[in-house]
Amino acid sequence: MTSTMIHTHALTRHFTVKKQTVEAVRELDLHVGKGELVALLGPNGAGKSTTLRMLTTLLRPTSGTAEVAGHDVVADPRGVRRRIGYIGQGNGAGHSQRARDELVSHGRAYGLSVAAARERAAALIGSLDLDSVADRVVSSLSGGQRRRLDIAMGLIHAPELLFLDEPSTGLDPQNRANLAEHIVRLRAEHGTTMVLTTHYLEEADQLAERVIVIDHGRVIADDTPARLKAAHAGDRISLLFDHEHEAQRAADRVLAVADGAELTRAGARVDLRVDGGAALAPKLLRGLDEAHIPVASVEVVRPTLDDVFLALTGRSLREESAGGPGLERAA
Ligand SMILES: Nc1ncnc2c1ncn2[C@@H]1O[C@H](COP(=O)(O)OP(=O)(O)OP(=O)(O)O)[C@@H](O)[C@H]1O
Repeated sequence: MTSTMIHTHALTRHFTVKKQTVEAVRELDLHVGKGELVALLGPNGAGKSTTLRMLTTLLRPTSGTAEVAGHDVVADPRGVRRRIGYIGQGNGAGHSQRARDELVSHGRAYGLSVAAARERAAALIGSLDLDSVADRVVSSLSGGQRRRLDIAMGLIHAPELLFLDEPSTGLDPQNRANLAEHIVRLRAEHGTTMVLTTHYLEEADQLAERVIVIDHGRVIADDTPARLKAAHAGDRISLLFDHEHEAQRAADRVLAVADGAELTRAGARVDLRVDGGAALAPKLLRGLDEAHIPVASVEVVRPTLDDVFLALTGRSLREESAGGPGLERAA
């Protein structure tokens, strides 16, 4: 029994669009262990969905290999499919059946007996909080309820490995938070290995123990959110003054206190990138007070995964995904 759930080597997928080659995924080496909850994070077009579609056997790799739940995606796609669940971007559930019946027929399609499918459906309806809507037709469910039904469908055959492609796209913040809770709970209760894609920074940060940052079809970082932030982005301290000349004087003083900090000044504002911002801020303020430089406001901001992406690529994920919900900075 291996503890590896996903192992890819140089996994690659090209598309040809109007005689041009699009390198959607380039030589991806991925290793996911049993029980991990991993987020693939990256801007639109980074190659997240293409990666997931190859891992779930929906798309054949151009080259490279991928073994998923012990089966090769090209040599044994049926073996892979039996052991995984996949929740795609679209809504998999039909519309005219009742939610519970939809789940039972889905279980039957995976070879469960009627009794087993009913039992499993009832358990999932309970754990995904769908009791009050289970006997309604699918088309009458809200977006959040539909998404939870999709997840129940993906779990009906108790897969060891669940793939979720943009699970919270189109959901409001409340529903997103509920869904995140369900994902974490399902994982805790069943030990299901989960791989999800997202371009919501907060979702990756809060949900995943491990974030794999993908850009232009390649992995550019792979670690826990905390370690990614510690390695690639420090805290930011912003000091605002009433006058530019105060900011100028403050900049010199600040550097004397915060040795090695990365400092930028724009007008009456001074920004610092430092480690341990919360501990440093009072020292800075004392130093400025001693020098009789009045501070109009001070702010200490912990780094986000966007700062990590910015440090790695020089671009912001927020700008690239602008317009999508859920990108607002947490208050
Ligand atoms: N069927 C296809 N035909 C041609 N090009 C494709 C196809 N599917 C994906 N691509 C291209 O491959 C690249 C990667 O797309 P992919 O959907 O994997 O990105 P993504 O990271 O999932 O983005 P998003 O966050 O928008 O879902 C993009 O340039 C996309 O246009």
